[in-house]
Amino acid sequence: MASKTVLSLTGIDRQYGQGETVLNILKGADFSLRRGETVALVAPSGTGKSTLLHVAGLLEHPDAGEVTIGGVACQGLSDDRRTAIRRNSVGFVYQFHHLLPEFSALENIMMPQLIAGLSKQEARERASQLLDYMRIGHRGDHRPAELSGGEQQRVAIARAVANAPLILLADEPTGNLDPETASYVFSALEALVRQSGLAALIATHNHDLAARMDRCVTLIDGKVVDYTA
Ligand SMILES: Nc1ncnc2c1ncn2[C@@H]1O[C@H](COP(=O)(O)OP(=O)(O)OP(=O)(O)O)[C@@H](O)[C@H]1O
Repeated sequence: MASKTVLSLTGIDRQYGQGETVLNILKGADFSLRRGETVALVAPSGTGKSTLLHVAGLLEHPDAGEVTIGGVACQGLSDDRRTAIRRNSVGFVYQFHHLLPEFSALENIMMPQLIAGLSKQEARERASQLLDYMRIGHRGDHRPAELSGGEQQRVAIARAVANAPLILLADEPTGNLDPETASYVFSALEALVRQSGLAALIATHNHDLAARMDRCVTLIDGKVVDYTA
């Protein structure tokens, strides 16, 4: 595994609310992810997993600290620049697929590539390859509502990596699936991540799935703590 750091969070504070109702969720959190590394984020509900992923993926500003993606320090950058870094370097997968209901599976995967400026043909080829890789090549013309939960999530994963990001951030990607489907979808995610050399930070409540990652981290008192066995 190469040791190049693709994501680093340093001294991250994040709070919600004001005055007496303030919630300090992240308190000087530090974390880094190397190229090709897979890390599970396992922590009790409400401790800040989604918050950490949102800050890491430039969806939220921290109240203090620095986020560096692909060597670029992101604090103080314009919103346009942050959006560009997020589009080019970060793929997101959520618990619910958030696919566009009026488009087919193939079109959903093509969408981020078209936004990034690829031609329709290039986008279609890459989307087809990803669908085949996820073993749902035969479902490309179907809309999300016509797919099973596991198939929908596999499309969402393919869409997240369609632009070949540096980092994949996944927030309980299999949390909405039955255990057997969850394991199958997680395997597909794992294979795709490892094959493409992506770095991935995956929040999950499933300890068995977490144990398959290179490292496990948790959140304790607003800080990221490594607990890899
Ligand atoms: N926009 C917000 N405004 C106010 N409070 C928020 C906001 N977002 C999150 N919180 C609070 O911050 C805390 C951490 O939330 P977060 O969603 O990061 O936790 P989590 O570990 O991902 O939880 P879960 O496992 O249940 O998804 C929670 O108490 C939540 O209610």
